[in-house]
Amino acid sequence: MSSHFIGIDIGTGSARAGVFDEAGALLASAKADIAVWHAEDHIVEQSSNDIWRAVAATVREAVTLAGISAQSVRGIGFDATCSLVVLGPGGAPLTVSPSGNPERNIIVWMDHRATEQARRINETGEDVLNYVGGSISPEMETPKLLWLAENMPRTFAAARQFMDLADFLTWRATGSPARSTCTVTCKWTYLAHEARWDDAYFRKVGLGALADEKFARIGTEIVAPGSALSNGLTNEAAAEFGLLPGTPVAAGMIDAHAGGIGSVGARGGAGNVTTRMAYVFGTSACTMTTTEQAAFVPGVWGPYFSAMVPGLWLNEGGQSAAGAAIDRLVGMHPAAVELAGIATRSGRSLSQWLAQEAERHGGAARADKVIGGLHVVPEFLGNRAPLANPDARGLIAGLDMATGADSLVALYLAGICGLGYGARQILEAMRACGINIDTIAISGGAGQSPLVRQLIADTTGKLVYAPTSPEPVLLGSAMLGAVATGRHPDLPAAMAAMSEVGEVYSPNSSLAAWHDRRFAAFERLQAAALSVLAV
Ligand SMILES: Nc1ncnc2c1ncn2[C@@H]1O[C@H](COP(=O)(O)OP(=O)(O)O)[C@@H](O)[C@H]1O
Ligand SMILES: O=C(CO)[C@H](O)[C@H](O)COP(=O)(O)O
Repeated sequence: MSSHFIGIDIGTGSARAGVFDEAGALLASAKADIAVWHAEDHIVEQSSNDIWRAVAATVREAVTLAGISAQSVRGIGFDATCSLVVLGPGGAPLTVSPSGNPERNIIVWMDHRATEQARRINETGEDVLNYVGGSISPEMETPKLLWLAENMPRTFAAARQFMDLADFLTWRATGSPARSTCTVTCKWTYLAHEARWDDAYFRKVGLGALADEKFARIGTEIVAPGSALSNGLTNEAAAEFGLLPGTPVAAGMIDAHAGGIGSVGARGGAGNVTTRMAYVFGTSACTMTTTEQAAFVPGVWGPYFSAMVPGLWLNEGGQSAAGAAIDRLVGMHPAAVELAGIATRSGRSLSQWLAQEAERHGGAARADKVIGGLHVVPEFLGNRAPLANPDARGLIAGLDMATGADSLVALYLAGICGLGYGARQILEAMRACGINIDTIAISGGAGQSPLVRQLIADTTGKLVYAPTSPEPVLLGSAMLGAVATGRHPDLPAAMAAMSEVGEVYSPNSSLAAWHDRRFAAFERLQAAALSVLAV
């Protein structure tokens, strides 16, 4: 009987499941929306029960669509955004919400309520901060835990477990409380290269209670992504998924890291995991680079040991709002409502429709003609890297009186270019620290667009590889399942066997000088936006 692997991905807005064969070919996938609550003060919350329901529904649907038997599913992998899940007695959800709604027990990664806590933590100058790019982000979990301890002390005291979303999902699937090296190293300050939590850090920042308990509520069993957990699917989870109890389940990963696994080690093309940068372009953007020796790049998260490719160090940059920034940008335009209606009627989002319109105008090759003098610094949710400034804000320069569809296409293109220049700034910060990247392996929802791929090549001046898989993030998770079941001895073997380089996008040399000038303008505008923040 043939073998199949299921990858499950929880993004900011949806849960998705994909069924893959041993060669990494996608047989079927399914998607379900998940609830997100936004409130004042940069609060963004979700519900772990709601997400679990969506996961079960998508797995069932994907398996049905693939037309496979439950017996043929040999392994399951999970990836998720790095949101903080809080569980009370018996694993029941415990509210994290000033609203008091008991279902709202997840502080979503993009929630910036803990910006003040992050600032105070950074002032301590503790050694562990060297392993998060020199500066902790309010998107990470220890500032969020401190926010809970200070603002919702009853929740903090009553919580039995604080988990990254991917670890919550594997716990719910198997009953195993193990945490993945990926989640705790990247977001919780676990020092994987020394296999320990830093007691002094937790005491210094005001989270001594966690150290007193010997870290029992944030993870004492920490295992490599892809490790088989417990006895596989519990009876209850198996019934919910329509699969067999005992089906192997792998320790999971953060979603961006699954995208990295699903794209950066693809066979074919030039280079290898240390010369390719994964660019996961979805709601946010994540840049993932790996090195053999630890590289300390100011403002780029890490270095994290074994957090993505086993045995190698990871540096992670990106932008907090990427697809979300484009949605915000184009949504402000006078023609947005009318054109979004047209887009919806043709089964597309406004961004997808604008990408198609831009292609009709000549695509990336005519970006100079269409964009003209319009510039966008799309930092609506701060600068994740390399400035590591959560207070940074967006800026548009060069607006005129035009209100029609063409001016919205121009704004869209300028926004994507702005994200590309942000990626280029990260590449330059890494180059200054000795990390030389020659190729970008692209994935994520926005990374599926050929126009976006070409614009990323043009704005960064790098070759862009698109994997053959239509769903590299889901594939990365399925690879974890394939490793857990022993089908592949480790992740590098799974990457080589299950993924392949597809289309290659070369930078357009005739626009290189134009993009160089615009990149310089981007940096000037970014600095100007920062300089007026406090006025
Ligand atoms: N052609 C496109 N241009 C710009 N943004 C796009 C395009 N296609 C999709 N997106 C954006 O990508 C994001 C969804 O990416 P996806 O990877 O599916 O989600 P998530 O990051 O939440 O897992 C949305 O913000 C969507 O608007
Ligand atoms: O910080 C992260 C990765 O390290 C988040 O999980 C990620 O940025 C959110 O992902 P998405 O854009 O897919 O919703």
